[in-house]
Amino acid sequence: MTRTIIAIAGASASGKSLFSQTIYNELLNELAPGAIAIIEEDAYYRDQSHLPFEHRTQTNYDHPDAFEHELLLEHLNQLKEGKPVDIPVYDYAKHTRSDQTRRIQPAKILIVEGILLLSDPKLCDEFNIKVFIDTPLDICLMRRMQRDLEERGRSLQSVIEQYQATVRPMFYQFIDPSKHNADVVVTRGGRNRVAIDILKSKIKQLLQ
Ligand SMILES: Nc1ncnc2c1ncn2[C@@H]1O[C@H](COP(=O)(O)OP(=O)(O)O)[C@@H](O)[C@H]1O
Ligand SMILES: Nc1ccn([C@@H]2O[C@H](COP(=O)(O)O)[C@@H](O)[C@H]2O)c(=O)n1
Repeated sequence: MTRTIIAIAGASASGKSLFSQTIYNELLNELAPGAIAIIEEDAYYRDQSHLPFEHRTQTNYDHPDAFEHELLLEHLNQLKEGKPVDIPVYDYAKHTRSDQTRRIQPAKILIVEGILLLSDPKLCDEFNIKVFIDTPLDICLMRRMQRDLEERGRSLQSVIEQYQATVRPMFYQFIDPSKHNADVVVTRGGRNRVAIDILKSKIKQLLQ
């Protein structure tokens, strides 16, 4: 059976999750059960449970080394072979993996979303369609401040410090250059209706 892996990359808070989730939710009722699944690259942040909390706050979470891409690669290959995988569940407030996992079934369409997917040549080889969400960085920062305060247990001070120390510099070093590996660049982020509809049509075509 042919399976298609679609990568959705872009800056933190550019709208990757909203974009992916909108496509997923809108297609869910139209497609056969289990036809489509989403995996977050964030699930593959390295486990840091062996480190003290203070130490974990110092990690550069926007550098490729923060991710266990080897495990993501292994899981993508298992899914391609039709095997289900149990992916880690990440806890942003604790800066490490939780003790839970989430089972992903080998869907015909697999959407993978995350900041550094297109910066890794081995991962790029696995993706059939590569999308980059291109949202201005000042808008990403505003959205990130609001989200991290409301959903990820952060203070305004910590968001600003992390943004200056790692998020912004790593964006320019790794994420922005990876845009050139994309097949499609989507402006404005998670609510670009035309881009969402184009991707939905492509997915339906692939499933025919
Ligand atoms: N086009 C948009 N307009 C308004 N809010 C948006 C838009 N795209 C994303 N958001 C909001 O910004 C925040 C970050 O978006 P999210 O999709 O989680 O980003 P990412 O997955 O790239 O980190 C979320 O609260 C989301 O609802
Ligand atoms: N413990 C962590 C782990 C990650 N981050 C930040 O998350 C961003 C990636 O997730 P998005 O949903 O925003 O794409 C990344 O920029 C990391 O800085 C964190 O703050 N703490």
